[in-house]
Order: sequence, then structure tokens, then C-alpha cells
Amino acid sequence: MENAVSIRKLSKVFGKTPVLKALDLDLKKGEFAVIFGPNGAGKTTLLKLISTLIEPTEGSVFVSGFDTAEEPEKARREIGMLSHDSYIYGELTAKENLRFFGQMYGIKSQELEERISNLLENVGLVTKADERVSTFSRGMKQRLSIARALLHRPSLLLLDEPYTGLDPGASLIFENLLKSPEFEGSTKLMVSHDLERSFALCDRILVLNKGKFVYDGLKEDLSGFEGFREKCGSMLV
Ligand SMILES: Nc1ncnc2c1ncn2[C@@H]1O[C@H](COP(=O)(O)OP(=O)(O)OP(=O)(O)O)[C@@H](O)[C@H]1O
Repeated sequence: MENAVSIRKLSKVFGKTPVLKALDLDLKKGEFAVIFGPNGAGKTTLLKLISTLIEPTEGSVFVSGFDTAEEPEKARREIGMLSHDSYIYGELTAKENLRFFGQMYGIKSQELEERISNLLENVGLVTKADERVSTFSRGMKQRLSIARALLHRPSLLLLDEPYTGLDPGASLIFENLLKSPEFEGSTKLMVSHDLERSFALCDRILVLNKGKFVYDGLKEDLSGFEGFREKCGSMLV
């Protein structure tokens, strides 16, 4: 079976600074991997490269078999990205934002309206559906970003610090969405500093440090969170 993500000798240099150094990575379909690592390790840069937001200096990225350099549109169709830049428009309402992105993905209008209602309900924004996003709190914007990322039923979820701004209730809603029948089979690659919470969700752990993977292992091979801390703690600084 073809991998959800295949990365080969991927490097990124900003100016003269090498940020990612010849990375190789394969993610199987349905895997839930989390990337840990200290500030500046290159985690967000890696997610941006996979999502085609930025281009590699060298190397290649394949998403569901699509080479992101050659077929970026097809690769993007597979991806739902949740990140710091929320990609939502302040002057539009929550519903209008989702409509805009849904139309971009070519979702037919009746299906789109149903999808928008469901997602707004799921993320707890029904009562705010017709309010402008510029009036939203950070957590409300993050809830809307979650709905936006899931709108086109992506097969690959790239989640960059998804808990940012979420209150405990919204964090649970988010985790339940990931475990829901619709998304439990999707592949997930998450970057997070919330070690314990992410460890509980994932089945594979990667540690990125100074642009290289210094650890890659399955959760089942570690003796719980304490085992992970013992093995990887020193790699996280
Ligand atoms: N557009 C850019 N131009 C120049 N340097 C950049 C750019 N984007 C990122 N960098 C640099 O690349 C390095 C890695 O940044 P990145 O955001 O990928 O780290 P990170 O592991 O996600 O860190 P954090 O945990 O703090 O979010 C940092 O030194 C950062 O300053």
C-alpha cells in the first residue's frame, strides 16, 4: 500500500541557515505520529513543506503518492492543515469563511451547507455562525480553524500546536473529532509541546532536533509516558 507521506532527503535552508537536513520519513496510512522537539528545531517548517506552503531547498515530498512539486493541487486536496496562521478571514462570518473554502474545494452547495452546519455544531460555534470572525476570541478562531481544516474530509491531517487557545472543553471536542469514525482512519502528523496529551493520542513518536530526526519509535515499544520521558527527555532540549 502506498504511504500517506513519503519524504526523501528533504532539506530547507533559510538564507544561509540550514533548518532541515536531508530528512527521510514514511508515514503509513492511518498512522498518528507526533513530532516533539525544542523551539526552532524545524517542526513547523517541516509541516509547511508537506502542505506545499513553502518549497524545499532540496529533496522531495509525496502525499498519497502525489509529488508535491509536480502535482501540488492533488496533494493539497488530501491535506487538512491546522496551524498558527489560521487562514480565516476576519471580515467574513464563520459560515462565510467555511463556504468560501468549501467552494474552493469544489464541494457541491447542498452538501457544503450540511457539512458546515455539522462542523459548526461539532466545534461549538453554532450560535456564532453569522458573526464576523474579527470579533472572535483566539480560542473561537482556533475552533473555526479546526472546522476549516476538516471541511473537505482530508486523508492527511497536519496539526501544528492544535491546542493553542483551546479551553479544556474545546480540547476534548477536538480530540473526539480526531477519534470520530470520519477521521479515525485518516493519517495524522501533529506538532505539539503538550507532551503528555499528545503521547496519549499518538501511536508513533518522532523527535526532531536541529533539523534531524533523533528518535523515531512506536509508542507500544515504550514503557508508557514515563518510559518515553526517560528515553527521549534529553533530546527535547
Ligand atoms: N521564513 C523564514 N525565514 C527565515 N528563517 C525562518 C523562517 N521560518 C522559520 N525560520 C527559522 O527556522 C528555524 C526553525 O523554525 P520552526 O518554526 O520550523 O521551528 P519549530 O521547531 O516549529 O519551533 P517552535 O517549537 O518554537 O514552534 C528557526 O530558527 C526559525 O527562525
